[in-house]
Amino acid sequence: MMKVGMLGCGVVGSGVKKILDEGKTEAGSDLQLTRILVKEIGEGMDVRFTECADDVLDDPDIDVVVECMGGIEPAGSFVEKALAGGKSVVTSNKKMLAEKAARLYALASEHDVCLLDEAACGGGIPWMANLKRIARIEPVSSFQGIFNGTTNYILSRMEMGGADFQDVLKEAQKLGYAERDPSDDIDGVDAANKVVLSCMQAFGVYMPVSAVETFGIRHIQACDFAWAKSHGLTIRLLGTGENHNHTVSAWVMPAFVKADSLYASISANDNVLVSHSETLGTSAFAAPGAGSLPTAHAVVQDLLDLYEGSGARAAVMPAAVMDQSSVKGRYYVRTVNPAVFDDVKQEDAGDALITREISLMDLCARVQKAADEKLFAGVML
Ligand SMILES: NC(=O)C1=CN([C@@H]2O[C@H](COP(=O)(O)OP(=O)(O)OC[C@H]3O[C@@H](n4cnc5c(N)ncnc54)[C@H](OP(=O)(O)O)[C@@H]3O)[C@@H](O)[C@H]2O)C=CC1
Ligand SMILES: N[C@@H](CC=O)C(=O)O
Repeated sequence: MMKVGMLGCGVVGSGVKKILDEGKTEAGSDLQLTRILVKEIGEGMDVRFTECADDVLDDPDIDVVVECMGGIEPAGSFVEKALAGGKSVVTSNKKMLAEKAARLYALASEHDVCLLDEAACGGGIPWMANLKRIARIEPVSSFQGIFNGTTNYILSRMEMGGADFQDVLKEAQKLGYAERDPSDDIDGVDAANKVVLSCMQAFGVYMPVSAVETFGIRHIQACDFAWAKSHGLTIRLLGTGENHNHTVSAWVMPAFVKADSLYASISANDNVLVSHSETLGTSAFAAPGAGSLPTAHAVVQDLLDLYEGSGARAAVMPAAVMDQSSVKGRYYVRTVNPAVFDDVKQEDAGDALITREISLMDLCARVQKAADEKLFAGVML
């Protein structure tokens, strides 16, 4: 029997509680959820619920702590306390982990416990587990994919025509896909946090999220989809990490992809994550990337790995050496200041323009110069 304490019981936490309480397999029924931290005890909550974090963190009978509160603090301090107290931690909180990974992995290593994060990246996709499996045989050279369910829901609804951005975002929030502050979703920050976690697992290095060049979909408009459709394309928000001889590049950006491509086939809250390595080649993993039960499934997978003794020990992570200079592309840019792109413009694209191949760094410099807060940019794949 493994006793589990949980911090937070919202969208993800309630899914974890349901799966653990139902215990549908022999191994699953050996996991017992014994304490649950909530802000306020409400009607219908059983004796396991508490408003005091230390009831979970200081309980000597609890073996593992699940953190699904969200936010950097107090979640980060609670995780530190659990690890320092000799308890392994399973978290779905990519924002906290991307911010505090260096400290938390060091602490886990010092106390010989595990810190697992399958649910934090790609919701229900067994992505971290598979990156780990690939990386134990050979280096992962790069990865790319759709890392965010909320924006994928918005984009795949907008591509059908007629859907209003704000209305569809509200639907995604109601369905439990969005972050508490959905700016993290639509500005690409949530995907960037997941790129940071993927770089840790794939390349064994850590970078702050600010090192990931990030463009979101906040200013996307129906005209961008109309132009894409008329050219046999659609739009998806992609995250990428590449490892070139121990230097890393990483970015998040809307991408114009062929309407019959793998990325275009991924709709609603589904995500797809693709890795490249020498002997396995290209492998793709798809599943719901957001939502209560798929994400909870990933949390429980981590718990079972711990129970079966196959959870990875935490490792201290060296800092990544970043080099974004090799990232190049043809970029779609819609801005009220197109003159900034005159010398690199290749063609008009409806209300926008497409550049010839330029570096991502050049794009970023020009975007800054354009000083257009409603500028929308994407890469042509
Ligand atoms: N939703 C999803 O599809 C996915 C979410 N995640 C991540 O999982 C984490 C949780 O997300 P989600 O479940 O959607 O968020 P929710 O807001 O639905 O759940 C978080 C819960 O934690 C509670 N909480 C927050 N702070 C405290 C505190 N100090 N003490 C006690 N309880 C607290 C909240 O209470 P209250 O509401 O009262 O503030 C809420 O019930 C986030 O890090 C998110 O990024 C990861 C993958 C998918
Ligand atoms: N807000 C996130 C939730 C899962 O990580 C998303 O939409 O992907």
